[in-house]
Amino acid sequence: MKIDGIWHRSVRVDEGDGWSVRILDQTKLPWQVEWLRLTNEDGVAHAIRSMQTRGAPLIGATAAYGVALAMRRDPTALEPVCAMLAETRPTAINLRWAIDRMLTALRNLPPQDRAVAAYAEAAAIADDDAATCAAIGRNGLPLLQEIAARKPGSRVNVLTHCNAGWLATVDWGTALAPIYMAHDAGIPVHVWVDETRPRNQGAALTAFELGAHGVPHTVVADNAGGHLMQHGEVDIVIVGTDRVTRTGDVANKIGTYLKALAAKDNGVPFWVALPHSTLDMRVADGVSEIPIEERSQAEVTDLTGRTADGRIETIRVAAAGSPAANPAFDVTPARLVTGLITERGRVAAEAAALAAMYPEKLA
Ligand SMILES: CSC[C@@H](O)[C@@H](O)C(=O)COP(=O)(O)O
Repeated sequence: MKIDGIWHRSVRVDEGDGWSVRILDQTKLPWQVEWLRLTNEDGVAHAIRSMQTRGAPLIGATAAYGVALAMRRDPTALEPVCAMLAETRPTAINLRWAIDRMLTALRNLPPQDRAVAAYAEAAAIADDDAATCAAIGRNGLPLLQEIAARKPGSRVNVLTHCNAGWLATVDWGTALAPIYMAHDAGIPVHVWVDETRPRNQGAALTAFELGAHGVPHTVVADNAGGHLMQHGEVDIVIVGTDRVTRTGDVANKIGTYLKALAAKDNGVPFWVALPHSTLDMRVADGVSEIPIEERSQAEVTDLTGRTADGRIETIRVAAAGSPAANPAFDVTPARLVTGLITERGRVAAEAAALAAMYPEKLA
């Protein structure tokens, strides 16, 4: 994505003798664009836990660089470093996928060869994610072209939840990639952006990156989607995902399930965009088998924003003393999913179709 006219990836490397990793501090967006420098695995782990970096594919790529930074310091520490990084967030399977790929690439190498190989493998993971997301965009684009063809001269209204764009991946995004490509192709696309409480990834991040790309959009309260669908204001829902089971169940940011129910009731197509790294063939039933991250109560009771005089402040909005619960993800059963947009094409959210599209994942 371009910021101030310069094309950036969401995670990148500063080359040189002591190479380091740069990430955008997403806890500062949309108020400040601040690139953080990560030099060791502990910094990477902190960035993932604190959500300075976030989004399923991006935490996988960033963790891979964390392994590479660790190998430069101590190439004998491969297994404990990988175990530590794998524990930083539980729901997105991309994290484990990336770490498993690093383990496979490095485990059988002599320690003295691991640092160079780890750097190359992390870079390959990042390149793979950028190319994969671009392909997801190309495969999702026809959905938006078909809607545009059905209603010439009218805008194509897409509703999305959370942030599954450039900021959640190395480049392009998953759910937002088709939207960027449609916009660039001249399709009059407009995005309803769910604010996505409690962390406001929609209002803060999706709105920021759509704005930076010039895509028309409107931020709505999370509860507005059903109403918009009832009134014909949503042509299609496209969301990202943190894990898809072999039967097509979809884990994504809390609130996604409610959007899928409303979409079903209103006959609105509900599509989910994912890269291969998000598919977890070991899991069948999403509701009972996918671990759902429980985050701090403060994310629910408090709100962070920028004051009129430019200070970033957090204030409490819940009644004093009331406890809060904060499940960060939910699972949308496959029966509510119209289809999946992947880098290999579009596919039904069901076991046989997924097995046919990703036979190597069954091994
Ligand atoms: C392309 S990423 C899809 C998901 O990771 C995204 O929608 C989401 O739920 C992100 O959650 P987050 O908790 O902000 O990391």
